[in-house]
Amino acid sequence: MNDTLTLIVYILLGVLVLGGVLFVLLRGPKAPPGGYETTRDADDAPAQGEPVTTIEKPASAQGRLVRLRARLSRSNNLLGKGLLALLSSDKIDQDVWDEVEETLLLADLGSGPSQRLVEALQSRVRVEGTENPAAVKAMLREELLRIVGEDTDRSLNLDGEGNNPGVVLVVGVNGVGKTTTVGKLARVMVAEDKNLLLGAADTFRAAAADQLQTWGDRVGVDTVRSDKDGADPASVAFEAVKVGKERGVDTVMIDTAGRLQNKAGLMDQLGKIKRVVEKEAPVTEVLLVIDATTGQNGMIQAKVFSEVVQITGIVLTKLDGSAKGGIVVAIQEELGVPVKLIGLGEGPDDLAPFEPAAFVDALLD
Ligand SMILES: Nc1nc2c(ncn2[C@@H]2O[C@H](COP(=O)(O)OP(=O)(O)OP(=O)(O)O)[C@@H](O)[C@H]2O)c(=O)[nH]1
Repeated sequence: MNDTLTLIVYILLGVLVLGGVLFVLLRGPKAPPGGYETTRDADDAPAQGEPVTTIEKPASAQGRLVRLRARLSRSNNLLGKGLLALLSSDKIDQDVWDEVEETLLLADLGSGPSQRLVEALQSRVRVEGTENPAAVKAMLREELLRIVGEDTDRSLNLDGEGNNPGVVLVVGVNGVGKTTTVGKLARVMVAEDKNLLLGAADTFRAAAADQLQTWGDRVGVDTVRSDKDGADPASVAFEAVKVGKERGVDTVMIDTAGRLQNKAGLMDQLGKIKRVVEKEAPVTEVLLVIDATTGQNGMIQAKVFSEVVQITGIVLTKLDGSAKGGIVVAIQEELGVPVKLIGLGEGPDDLAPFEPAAFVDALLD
């Protein structure tokens, strides 16, 4: 009897152990070899544009423009109003011109552009006179537009050539709004029926990849990230471009870390990311994100980045806050790169292409 019981116990134990082994074998390894995770497998991923309940749709372009005007004029129209008042004075003497220049400097326009604008206005006032306020406004609008760069090419290079996806690197110091910008831009691109993939190359901060992935999930875009904290950012970026290429996406957008102690560290990391990624596909756009509220200080930091990688466009964030509009001109002048996008808030629709005419109108309205 005892022997039979022992036999039954052994059989049961055997079944349990065998079941456990089978379960582990069938489930497979937790993470793919190589230590990278993509938030959804290619086969499971809904085609982009396919409705997924949690995916949000962006506001219309028209809606974004209305918002731009409202937000910009809140913080910036003092510049325009101040200039108009000065230029409409009965007598425009040297004191008035000095005040005009001071107003421009206070609006963060930078000394070179301020001086050029004053010179241009001086000569036009001499020729055209200033009695008519509407004429003054038109003159000021024209000169501001000229200085902002009305005809500058501000298009984003988001598409690759042949089998290569477009590769966008998003760089800048910490806290300027890089991840938020990637999320907002991804949303706009999805709405335009683009296929894209995000790469979480900010491996310094554990929460950074989560934050990017949350943005990705919101718009139905996958994120390639490492399953290890502190992984090599260049290899995550490389993996993202490789997966993007395999999937045939239009664009791979890579979020990078901003918390770097010194220029040498920054150079090492960003230089390596670019070099390594370009083994798979050329980088088509390097967007430098700058917080508009940091004024001159932000500009000095931005300059370091521009010395390390070739920046192709600037995203000026937080223009909805206390930022002065003139910073757009100063940054372009200093870095020789156009502002392509502006951030106007923390919400998913608070990103707009930089349009000089709309911008200058918002300053003067
Ligand atoms: N008001 C305002 N806030 C913004 C804007 N863009 C981003 N932010 C906020 O700025 C903060 C930092 O944004 P992140 O996107 O995390 O910045 P980051 O550059 O990725 O930061 P790190 O990952 O630390 O390098 C967040 O609270 C954002 O919501 C903007 O255009 N306007």
